[in-house]
Amino acid sequence: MTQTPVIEVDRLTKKYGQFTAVDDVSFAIHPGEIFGFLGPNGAGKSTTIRAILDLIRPTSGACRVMGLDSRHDAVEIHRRIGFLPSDLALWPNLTGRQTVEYVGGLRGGVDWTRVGELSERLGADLSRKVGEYSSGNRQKLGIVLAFMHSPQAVILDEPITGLDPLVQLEFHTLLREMADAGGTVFLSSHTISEVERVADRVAFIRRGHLIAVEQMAELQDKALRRITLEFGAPVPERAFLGVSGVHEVTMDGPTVTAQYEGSMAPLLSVATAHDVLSVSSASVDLDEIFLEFYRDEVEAAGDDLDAAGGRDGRVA
Ligand SMILES: Nc1ncnc2c1ncn2[C@@H]1O[C@H](COP(=O)(O)OP(=O)(O)OP(=O)(O)O)[C@@H](O)[C@H]1O
Repeated sequence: MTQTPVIEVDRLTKKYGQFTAVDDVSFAIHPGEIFGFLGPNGAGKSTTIRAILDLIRPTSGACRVMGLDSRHDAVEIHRRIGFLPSDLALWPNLTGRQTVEYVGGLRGGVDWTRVGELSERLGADLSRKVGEYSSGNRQKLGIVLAFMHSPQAVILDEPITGLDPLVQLEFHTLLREMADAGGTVFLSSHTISEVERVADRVAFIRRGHLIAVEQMAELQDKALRRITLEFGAPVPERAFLGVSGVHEVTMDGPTVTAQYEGSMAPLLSVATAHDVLSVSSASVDLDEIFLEFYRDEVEAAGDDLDAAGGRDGRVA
């Protein structure tokens, strides 16, 4: 028996006048998954989320959440899920606690034990007025609001904005716990390192088009790795020509660096024919993986590769 997807986007298109913000996008997210939705600014991530939540009407296509139609069953969908928008609007004169009471009251009651547990884990101070909050504190309150009714699914739009690294870590632990318990996380982000850290599967969206949906583990398996070899003396460059899986060999005196994929054995058998002193290898970051996998698409789009996968771990 095939399981009903928790979130299903089916040939979604959203046009604003002549401009197509989301173009024929389809994907399905299953129970227990953390699904990363990665793309540059303006790619169409928030537009897709708004359609899933019936905050905008699609030009064509449909979205479903837990088998419910986004357009017809929006109230029930909002009751069942947790949502953290990228542009969280709060009431500046209410304290965090009053905000929780108000939003919880609309949903039907507040589980204060859960709220206390979430606030403590994130270090959220609910006693102060929201208008006095730092941006990180506002985000923490947004997370409490999204998780406080223990929903089966959460939709999170750029959730770690403004959070310090330790809080990010705790938040990602919370997501993993939720997925391990069978819950579902839809995580929209333009931060590659965040998606790499937590997602089980990742969809890459660019200019309204879904470019790829990949299992994170497979993506990392396919990743290129970088190797550095130190020799007792410089080695002729031709020694590494045509070695299976080896790319981008650079020589600096007796130091050779290269990228390789698959087994390291062919490279090592060449290296050991010379006076090799040390070998070190490291995985290439996900941003480089994306550049390798999507080089064709990015080049076809006429973009600068650095702009598509900046060193700061963001896609521009
Ligand atoms: N109401 C609107 N009217 C016209 N264009 C819009 C509207 N809302 C969004 N767009 C455009 O649609 C495109 C997709 O926007 P969207 O907010 O979905 O991007 P995003 O991937 O969430 O980006 P970001 O990471 O910057 O939030 C952008 O080019 C944006 O300018």
